[in-house]
Amino acid sequence: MLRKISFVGAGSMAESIIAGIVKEKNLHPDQIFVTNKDNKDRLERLKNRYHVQCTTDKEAAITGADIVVLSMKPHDLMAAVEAMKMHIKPNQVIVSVLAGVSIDYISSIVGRDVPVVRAMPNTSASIGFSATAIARDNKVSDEQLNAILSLFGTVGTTTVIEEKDMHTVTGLSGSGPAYIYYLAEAMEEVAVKSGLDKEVAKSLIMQTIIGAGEMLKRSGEPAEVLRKKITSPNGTTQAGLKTLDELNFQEAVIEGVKSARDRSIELGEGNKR
Ligand SMILES: NC(=O)C1=CN([C@@H]2O[C@H](COP(=O)(O)OP(=O)(O)OC[C@H]3O[C@@H](n4cnc5c(N)ncnc54)[C@H](O)[C@@H]3O)[C@@H](O)[C@H]2O)C=CC1
Ligand SMILES: O=C(O)[C@@H]1CCC=N1
Repeated sequence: MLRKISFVGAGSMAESIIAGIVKEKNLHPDQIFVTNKDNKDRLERLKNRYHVQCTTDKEAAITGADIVVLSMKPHDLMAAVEAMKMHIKPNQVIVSVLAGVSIDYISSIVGRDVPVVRAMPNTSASIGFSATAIARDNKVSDEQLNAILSLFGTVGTTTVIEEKDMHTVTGLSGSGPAYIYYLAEAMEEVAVKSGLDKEVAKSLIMQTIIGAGEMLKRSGEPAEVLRKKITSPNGTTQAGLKTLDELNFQEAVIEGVKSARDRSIELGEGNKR
């Protein structure tokens, strides 16, 4: 049973998770503590929006928390940990959502025998639709892992993976929503340029993306089969896909995911012993 959870870092990702937890009423807002570097306005906004406990006092934020979520950018990790590590106790578990940074590195800079979990959610957590991958070190008990799975379970699906796969997952589902939004932006641009009302275009694109996602989920059929069902011989879809092929659409997506994965590796290299 979780009594208190603390977020160190109060940006987009922390807000997405907080919004999801508060919306699902998994924890009372009084049980959620948030701190950041020094931006009091940002903390004030989060307090007004979600009624969570916001403080710049790291000790107050962390003391008594069952779970401490590290949610700052990788380059701010060291400074953040330096300012809080004296308040960390071995019965607490650290959950890092940082791209690239290894469990070993976090353990080494915290410098205490604290269990560490790495999680890679995405911003869809804010509406309960994150795809969160989770890896743990051997200091994390089953009870602690279950509490973390249950916490992230309130903001979407959870999948336990090996830490070695975290970079790939980061490029895939951590950054993934951005690729879909980029596609939506391009579809909207062509629709509006073709004379369609912007709101009509947005609504059609949105439902098309939701429908395709639900088909992938519910039909049990692979993406390739679903694509082929839309593609009538000599029809419109075939013409569209042909142009996408000529412009190397699939290769662009593949290389994009690989670049995100490689950037995750680089971020880890910059935060390595
Ligand atoms: N935005 C996303 O879609 C996702 C982000 N992540 C990871 O989440 C982390 C945060 O990303 P965003 O929320 O997008 O960044 P952001 O820039 O929106 O927020 C970063 C937060 O960290 C705080 N911070 C900076 N230095 C600090 C310090 N010394 N002590 C305490 N807090 C400090 C800032 O005040 C800010 O509140 C990153 O490590 C990123 O890799 C993971 C999955 C998805
Ligand atoms: O862009 C980033 O570095 C973070 C990690 C995954 C999604 N956003």
